[in-house]
Amino acid sequence: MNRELDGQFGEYQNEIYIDGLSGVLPALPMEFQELEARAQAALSPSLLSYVAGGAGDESTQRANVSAFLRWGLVPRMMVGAARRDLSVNLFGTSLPSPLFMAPVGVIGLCAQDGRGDLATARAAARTGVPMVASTLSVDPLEEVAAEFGETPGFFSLYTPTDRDLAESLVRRAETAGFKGIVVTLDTWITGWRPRDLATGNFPQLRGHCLANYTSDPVFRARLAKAPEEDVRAAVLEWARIFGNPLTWDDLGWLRSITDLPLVLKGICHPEDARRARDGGVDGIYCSNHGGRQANGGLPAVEALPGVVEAADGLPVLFDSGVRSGADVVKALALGATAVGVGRPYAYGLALGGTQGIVHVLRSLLAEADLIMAVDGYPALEDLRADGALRRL
Ligand SMILES: Cc1cc2nc3c(=O)[nH]c(=O)nc-3n(C[C@H](O)[C@H](O)[C@H](O)COP(=O)(O)O)c2cc1C
Ligand SMILES: CC(C)CC(=O)C(=O)O
Repeated sequence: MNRELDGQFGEYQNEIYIDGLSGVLPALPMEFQELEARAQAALSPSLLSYVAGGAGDESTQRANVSAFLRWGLVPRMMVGAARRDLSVNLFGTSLPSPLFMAPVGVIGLCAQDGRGDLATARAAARTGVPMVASTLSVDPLEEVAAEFGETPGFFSLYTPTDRDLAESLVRRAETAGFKGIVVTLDTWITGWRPRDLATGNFPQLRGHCLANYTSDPVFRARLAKAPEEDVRAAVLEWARIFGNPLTWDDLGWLRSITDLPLVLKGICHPEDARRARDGGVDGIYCSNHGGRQANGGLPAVEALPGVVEAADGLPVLFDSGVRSGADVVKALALGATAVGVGRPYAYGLALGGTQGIVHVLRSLLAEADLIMAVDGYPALEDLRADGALRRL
């Protein structure tokens, strides 16, 4: 028991130990490998392979995770780390921690009742950990946003080739109260995913996650028949317009369609970070899509320091391979402003609904908080001081 933890993220540890006194063991796994193993029983084989799988032989996906082992925090003693401050300010919004939930387009399907977008939004409300909601969702963005409570939410736009539709989605996100638009750049075309190809499984092609399109007046106007009458035609139209191979020439247009903070997701090259910055974005999101899009790439965490340097003070969001509180701390020490997780919360949802996600997020935050306590880094800026993190 740690009496000093009162009100801090590490307090989750106390709650678990106190339950242990009554003989109650945690109902949900305490670390990622076990979480993924248990989720195998909770998800259908095709959905599991969609979520767990990646591009090619998945070596980049694995390297995203193992690359964190090349970095180590150097402990400091007697610095007064009894209270930590993990809060961040992101685009003028104050957040209790730097953790966020990355957009996961099939998150709706990962819940036992098929309403996982809403369950995730409720977990955001309960933890203060923002959800970046995907354009692909079972429930429309307005209904997802209605569950956020006091926690800010962000909308991740897959930019369709129809600019009117893109603008309509952004307008709806603004009206629904989202606090920023994240444009995903690395998935205008789907990467080579052998697991999904082997099973012929691509959930979106069954129309499961297209609520934001089928509820949109611009999309509906493109169809000869309402999607409720002809789902197949709606899905084929979605597939036709889904991906827009944007170029830097389109950045001005993207910037012009919203006054909300604009973030570009999928940036790994410093020069791209510079161009994004020069083009007037508010944040840069360093990610390789969890290794789902292109195999053979640099682990995302290796790209992070160069992107942070080129961002030159702009907020840098990061994801890909974060599996533990230690990974969260290392990404922060490498300069990330906020750190995202993808698959871990999808598995938490599959195993325990909203409560399962809350468990995963609280575990990550508790571990991060306790590492900062034990290693003597009470504030996020301390982690960024020279000598805090060493390359092995
Ligand atoms: C099943 C699944 C669906 C995803 N859907 C989206 C999406 O709709 N939009 C997006 O920008 N990224 C999407 N991603 C990528 C995540 O936002 C994130 O970059 C990635 O999951 C991070 O890696 P991690 O899963 O290793 O934490 C998806 C990831 C997974 C696992
Ligand atoms: C390919 C997209 C439709 C969804 C996505 O981003 C993903 O599966 O990683």
